[in-house]
Amino acid sequence: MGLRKSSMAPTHPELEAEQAYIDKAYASLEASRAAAVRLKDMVEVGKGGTEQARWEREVIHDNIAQRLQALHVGDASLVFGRIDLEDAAGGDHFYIGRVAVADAEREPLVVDWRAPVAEAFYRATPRAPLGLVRRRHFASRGRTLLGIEDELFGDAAVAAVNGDGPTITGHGALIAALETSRTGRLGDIVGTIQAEQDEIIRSELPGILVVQGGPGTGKTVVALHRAAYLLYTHRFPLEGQGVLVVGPNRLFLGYIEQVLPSLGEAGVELAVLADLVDDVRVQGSDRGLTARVKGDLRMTGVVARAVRDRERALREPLRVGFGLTRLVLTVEDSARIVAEARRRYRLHNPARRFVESQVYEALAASGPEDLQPHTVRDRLHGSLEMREALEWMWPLLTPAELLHDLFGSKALLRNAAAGRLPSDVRRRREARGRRTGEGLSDDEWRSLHRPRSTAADAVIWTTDDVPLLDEARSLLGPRRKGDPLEVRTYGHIVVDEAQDLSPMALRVLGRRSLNGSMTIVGDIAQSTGAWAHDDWDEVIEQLPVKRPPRRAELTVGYRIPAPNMAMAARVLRVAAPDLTPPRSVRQDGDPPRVAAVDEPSRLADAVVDAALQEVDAVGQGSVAVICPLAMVDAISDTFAGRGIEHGRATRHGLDAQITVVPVGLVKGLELDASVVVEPAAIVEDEAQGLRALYVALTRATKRLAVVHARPLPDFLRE
Ligand SMILES: Nc1ncnc2c1ncn2[C@@H]1O[C@H](COP(=O)(O)OP(=O)(O)OP(=O)(O)O)[C@@H](O)[C@H]1O
Repeated sequence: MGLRKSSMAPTHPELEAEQAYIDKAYASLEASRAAAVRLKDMVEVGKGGTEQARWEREVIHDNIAQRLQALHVGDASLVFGRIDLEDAAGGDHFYIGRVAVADAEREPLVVDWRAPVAEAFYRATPRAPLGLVRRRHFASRGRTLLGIEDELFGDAAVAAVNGDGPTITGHGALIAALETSRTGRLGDIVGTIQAEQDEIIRSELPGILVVQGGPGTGKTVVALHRAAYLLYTHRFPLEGQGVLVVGPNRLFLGYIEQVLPSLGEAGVELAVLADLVDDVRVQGSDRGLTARVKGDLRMTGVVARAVRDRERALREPLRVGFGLTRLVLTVEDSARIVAEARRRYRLHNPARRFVESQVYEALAASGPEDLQPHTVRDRLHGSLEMREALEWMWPLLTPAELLHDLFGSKALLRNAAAGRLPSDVRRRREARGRRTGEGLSDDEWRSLHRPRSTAADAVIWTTDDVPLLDEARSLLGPRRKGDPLEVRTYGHIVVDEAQDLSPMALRVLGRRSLNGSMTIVGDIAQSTGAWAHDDWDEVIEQLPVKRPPRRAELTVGYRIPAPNMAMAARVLRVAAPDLTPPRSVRQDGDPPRVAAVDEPSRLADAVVDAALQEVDAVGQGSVAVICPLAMVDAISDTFAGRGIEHGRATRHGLDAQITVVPVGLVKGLELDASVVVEPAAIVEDEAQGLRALYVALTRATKRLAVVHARPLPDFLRE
């Protein structure tokens, strides 16, 4: 492995002195908080004064509130280590902690973990000590220092290093952190960030950074710490531009939302894809061919064609009575107007005014010589025949209306299916030697057809529709005056579990990127669903690449003990043979338990038994029962029938001690123990079932049990 260990010394000679320092740091922190509270009281946000004065007070008030929030460390330890620099580097020492603290004389006592000096704390290795002579890790509970772990740098230390693997720093503190029971919420790792992680966290802001890493290598925590670091380092301009973190589902967002309170203060938005489109209700997702087609890049052509199909010349001339005469809009004139509107306008809706004015002009021209278009407009505007003609030629459309009409009509679908890729998409694909395959096949467009609801507003859309609604919005533009012309963009976007996003979904994110600065994290081996990617190139291709993307890999697994990882690795060998499983930091742990049930009708009971055993083993810890979607009800009912309290991930998040989670929702989550139910069914039922099983087997930090009634897949048998 090449992982270097050193143990935490509980009776370190400097324990008392360091405890005194920590106490002093806490006292200063409290003094700063008290000062901030006093200031807040003084700057009371009142009614008096000018508008300007009120506004200024509010700004100051907000700043103080932010500062107070930043100074709130709760139960977490304030200081987690110290670095001593060699004489040549100044000979100073710095304490590294959660927030910066200074004493009454403004002398710094603790340096914020994101500050440049703190980098050496995470990155120094015996081979590259970065000017350090010593690094010290503190193990503490709240304010109490329990132990100190020292690493010395210098010639002697270099000689002791062997192997090529990554060096683990602060091994004792790391293992202590990893062994803490999981609460159903991800915690921060500021005290024990490892060098390969730190490099990603502090990587420069511009451009796209893709992070590949196996389960439990810290992709999610690292991506979130990176967001916190970037906001600290580039507060201007990032705070103004905004930072967006996108996760796969709400369960996952709930799981990560408390990792770093500083992200909340800085206004980082956590979102699932559906949150990025307005005015629609989204629930559930599509499966099979429909899901595949909706995520396909060819849908750009289909949506573009669907919009064009709604821009039509009249089939018959329009004749309208006007006093004693009749005005006429010829078919040719209507065709000319539509062609001209298309030529002049990039977006559909804003062109409607142009079309209207041209129509009135043509009608006026067909009447007496002095007839003015505005006179015609004033008289005819709102009449049924004019409304019908304009609706036919150039209807104002919301994205929901466009897609509702499209999916509800085989004729419209068939037409739109012939849409070619838009030229920019085609060019990009050609440049990469990719297929620019044209329209959809009959089966493909038929898979999109569905019965119409009464009104577009009443439709409940699926997550797979979201990118199509967004695509439509990007072509239609604002429907009403005052609707924003462009979507909200962000100075940095973090995308977690990015390996599952379809090309169309990636376009949604690309559109929201202000300048192409993104952190994309995921694991190709865990890629499931209709758009499981086999390499990151396919993902990058859909993003706004302004400079060569950077790639990083996380190779050390922090979550999964080696014996459990060994079982998961057997699945990986068939699910993604080219990928190597992460190397577990934790070599200890019980081997996974496998329980076979002879009688399928006894399966749910056996699952409940296994879950209870796990609860016994993990004490206060959390247990997930991970099963195929179709078994959730039966298993949940069996728990209820036996009077055992449990939660269902879809309803209660991970708040209960035992939670029943369908395998499709478990990605990204972590618990102390998991019971994986019926691997053969998981493999069969899910798109990319092998990878889904790999995900299921890699959720537990401590214990893993497998319960099955059907034979285990070959690769899992001993
Ligand atoms: N340097 C570290 N110090 C302490 N804990 C760590 C460290 N790195 C990762 N962890 C812990 O390891 C666990 C796995 O991290 P995380 O969930 O971010 O992994 P992941 O790569 O996103 O996993 P998955 O692919 O399964 O989603 C978390 O509990 C995290 O806190």
